[in-house]
Amino acid sequence: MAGSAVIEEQKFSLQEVLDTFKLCLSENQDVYVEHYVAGWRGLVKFMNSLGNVFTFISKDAVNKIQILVNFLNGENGSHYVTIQSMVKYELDNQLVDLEKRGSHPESGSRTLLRLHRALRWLELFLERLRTSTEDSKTSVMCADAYNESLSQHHPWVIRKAAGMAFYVLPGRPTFFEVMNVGGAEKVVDMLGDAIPMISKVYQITEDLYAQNNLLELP
Ligand SMILES: CCCCCCCC/C=C\CCCCCCCC(=O)N[C@@H](COP(=O)(O)O)[C@H](O)/C=C/CCCCCCCCCCCCC
Repeated sequence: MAGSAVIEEQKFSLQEVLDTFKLCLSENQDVYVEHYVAGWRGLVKFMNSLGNVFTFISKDAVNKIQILVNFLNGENGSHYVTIQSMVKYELDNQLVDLEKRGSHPESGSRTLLRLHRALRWLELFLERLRTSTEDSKTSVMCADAYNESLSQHHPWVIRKAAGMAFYVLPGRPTFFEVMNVGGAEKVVDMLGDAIPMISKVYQITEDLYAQNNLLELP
């Protein structure tokens, strides 16, 4: 019984991730860090269910999620409620390494930027998945989305490792199955709901970082 409860807990649900990203935006379009990291946790769940070959990717994501959760639960947690308040607090208090990594190598702003860049990959990948056909290859969709976004921020060795991981991605039917939504039509509908939500969170964060010249944080 306890075993099945654990398995249930680990199960990915696309609906859950969609709900979490919906919760990210406050009335005045601030982005809640708590829900942002919860969205990533859900995605990591999905990736973990694809096999060990993706561990090096999910470990990095988990590590970054944990850094943000620690800030959120720390003594200055009230400043980390939204991405907007986090950026302001860290900049006002010189808590961000702006030029090169120094005394604040793992600031919230720098850590979130890494996930933010990955969110762009996700947006591009999900859009490809949404418009794909039965014989489309997830490895190609994933690689194309990666080359168009996140890869530009990665050194050669990471690009190479990511490229190899993409090769062993399961096919579209397995992908859709793991999403736990129902048939392909339902998945496509749900992706149609999820993508604008994710795009909005991405764009608000992108604008905030651009306004503060933070898009290239080391
Ligand atoms: C709706 C379900 C379908 C899609 C589900 C996708 C699930 C994806 C879950 C997690 C994605 C991983 C996010 C990775 C964050 C990477 C952040 C990053 O860029 N880190 C690098 C830089 O960090 P610093 O060194 O500056 O601290 C770090 O070097 C990266 C290391 C790991 C390799 C990252 C490769 C990223 C490939 C992204 C594609 C994931 C493919 C999964 C396919 C399901």
